[in-house]
Amino acid sequence: MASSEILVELTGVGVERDGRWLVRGIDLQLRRGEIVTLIGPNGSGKSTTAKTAIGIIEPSVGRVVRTAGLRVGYVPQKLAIDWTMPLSVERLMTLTSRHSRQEIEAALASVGVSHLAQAEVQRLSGGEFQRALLARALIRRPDLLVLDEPVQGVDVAGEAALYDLIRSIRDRTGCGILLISHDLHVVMAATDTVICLNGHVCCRGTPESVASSERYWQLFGHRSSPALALYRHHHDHTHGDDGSVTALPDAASDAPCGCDAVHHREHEHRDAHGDHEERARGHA
Ligand SMILES: Nc1ncnc2c1ncn2[C@@H]1O[C@H](COP(=O)(O)OP(=O)(O)OP(=O)(O)O)[C@@H](O)[C@H]1O
Repeated sequence: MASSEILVELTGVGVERDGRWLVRGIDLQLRRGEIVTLIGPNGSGKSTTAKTAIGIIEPSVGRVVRTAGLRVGYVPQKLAIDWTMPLSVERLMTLTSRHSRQEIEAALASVGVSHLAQAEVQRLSGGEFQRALLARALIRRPDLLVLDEPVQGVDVAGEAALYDLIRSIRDRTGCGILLISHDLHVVMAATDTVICLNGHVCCRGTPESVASSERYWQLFGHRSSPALALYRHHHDHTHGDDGSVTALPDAASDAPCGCDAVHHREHEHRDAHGDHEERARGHA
């Protein structure tokens, strides 16, 4: 991974609007073939950071460097579409750019919704809709795929299938993927690197190291109630092939933050050795 091309790099990025810093001090690198997930509570600056990374928003301070000729496939959180007009999936694919029938068919097939080409977008299930949006982003054959809340409106079983699909897109195409979520489930499913935001970077690292860091707990864990179950994951070591046990470093960095964020799941993870448990409990 370390030798892969850097697709986009943010250094000391801040975005100020109306005298308020939406995000500040953001450092982020995303490489080809890497999946980076931005997590954080509502309003913590995830979308702002992603939009700045792909050039939709100009930073007020700091530097954004994108590799020359970078092709971006972006699935925003909300689409500016007139939902009162009937719209087929096929037409959705060509709303903003022209594509041949073969390209459309290939893109829909790659996300498993070939059969929905003529379906009305308004009638799709949450999961089908997200797949159609993915196809629309993939048809551009992006180097970088940016997915803002890709499992919204999708049930738990559908979520797992979508994460698998996202990972397989990365494996198949080699693109880099920037995922945005306030749902920690995404983080454990398909991510190489997690960046935990709350206006600034609270902590970053592998899902395991972030989930075990104190700053992450401050953001997501301690304020949880039984009804809004909390996230628990305690990997403090790894197991080598020879059975050796190695302590994991604490990857937390940057300033701590305290906020009222709670999370809506409990995970317990049981690995091959039976000393961890993961189980999704409850779905908000
Ligand atoms: N153009 C803008 N002008 C002023 N404030 C803005 C603008 N865009 C976003 N904000 C504010 O910036 C903050 C961060 O917004 P952003 O959409 O990046 O958060 P987010 O982490 O993606 O949130 P969510 O999880 O709710 O989607 C919010 O308080 C939002 O209201």
